[in-house]
Amino acid sequence: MSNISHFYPGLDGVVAAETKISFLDTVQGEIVIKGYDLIELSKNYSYLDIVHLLLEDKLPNQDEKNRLENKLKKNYEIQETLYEMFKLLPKQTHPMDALRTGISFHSGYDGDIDNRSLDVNKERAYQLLGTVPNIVANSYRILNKQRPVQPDKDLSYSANFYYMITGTIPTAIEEKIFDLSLVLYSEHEMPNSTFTSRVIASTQSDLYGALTGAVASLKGNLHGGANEAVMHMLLEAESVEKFEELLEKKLLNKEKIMGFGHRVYMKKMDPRALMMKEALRQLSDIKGDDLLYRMCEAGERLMEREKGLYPNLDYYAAPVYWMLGIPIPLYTPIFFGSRTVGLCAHVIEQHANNRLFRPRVNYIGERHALSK
Ligand SMILES: CC(=O)SCCNC(=O)CCNC(=O)[C@H](O)C(C)(C)COP(=O)(O)OP(=O)(O)OC[C@H]1O[C@@H](n2cnc3c(N)ncnc32)[C@H](O)[C@@H]1OP(=O)(O)O
Ligand SMILES: O=C([O-])CC(=O)C(=O)O
Repeated sequence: MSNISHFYPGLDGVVAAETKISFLDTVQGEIVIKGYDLIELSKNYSYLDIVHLLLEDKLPNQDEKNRLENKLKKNYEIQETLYEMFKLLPKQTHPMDALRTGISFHSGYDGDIDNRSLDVNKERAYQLLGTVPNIVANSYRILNKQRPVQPDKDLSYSANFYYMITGTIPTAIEEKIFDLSLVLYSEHEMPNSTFTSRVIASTQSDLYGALTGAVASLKGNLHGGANEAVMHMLLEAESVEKFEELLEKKLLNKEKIMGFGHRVYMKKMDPRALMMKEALRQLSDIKGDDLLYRMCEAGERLMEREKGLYPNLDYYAAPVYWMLGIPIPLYTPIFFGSRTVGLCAHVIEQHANNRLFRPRVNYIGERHALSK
């Protein structure tokens, strides 16, 4: 018995914070980011615009955007010792685990680690945004016995991220689609990883610790890890018919189908997925190969018919990344790279207006009297 009455498994429907950052408005069908709809933003603005919006509270003019890009570029390099540390990791380490270690590594280099002020936290956020593409790309390279690649400061932020991952400079359309994926992944209200980071920040722990926890959260396949799982499913199936068979079999076995369903958008398609679906169609046209598009559409129809479930962003981001030539183990690290800005905004907000997270439980275990 417990004297606590309200229990919502998975905290479903529970409001955990007051925020000025973002909100999933399911009534008006908008992903509100600092007052703007993310889908509308994604049609005309780039990832750096969203970074400026989330950290400086306004969409930048060209000067502000240039200054932001230069600031990030100053932080592109990482310490040699981090490369050395990646070399020490067992080769089977998942890139998300290497990334987690890489983020955590930063704290020791911060000479002002106990400072939680807005300005200092923002500088840390810019530093992390600068280094994250390098950590993502080079931890993976080193784990695969490749030489680290150096950032190319002549490229845009997104083009350099893509270049460091793939070793090739993207075409204009590849850059646009990769940048769009970063915009769509940048911020999404209170998913598990954001909640994790705010819970950690609420003890007055630092930004690096909060983001390290968020990487671990995002790795799980009920969250960010789903994009990699989707691609493995598509590759296993190889054709439209076999993909349908695979999904039927999984449903029969009561397995969850990766890339479908969402705590907030359970009864409709994630609007971000629709944007990635369109990007997949564009890439299919350019490359003259629409197999993945047809497979995904068939899966979408089957899941709607059989389960009344719809794709989330990970379902269509996975084949888009595949067609962009990105290695599968980097799909979730890229998601984190993009989400770094949203997470930083949340940790900054939590630090600025903090109350410790400390919920209660309904105790359903036994009670015993100790015999004297
Ligand atoms: C960008 C992102 O991180 S988006 C999320 C990415 N994650 C995935 O794609 C993983 C697959 N999806 C899921 O596991 C879920 O839909 C989640 C975790 C995203 C949301 O889960 P919850 O809100 O907790 O819903 P829950 O898991 O309780 O599902 C409710 C019902 O729908 C079913 N369901 C939900 N998603 C799926 C799915 N993907 N495949 C099959 N059935 C599903 C559940 O089995 C459950 O059915 P039941 O009531 O008969 O037991
Ligand atoms: O909102 C969620 O629960 C998961 C998600 O889609 C995201 O983090 O982008």
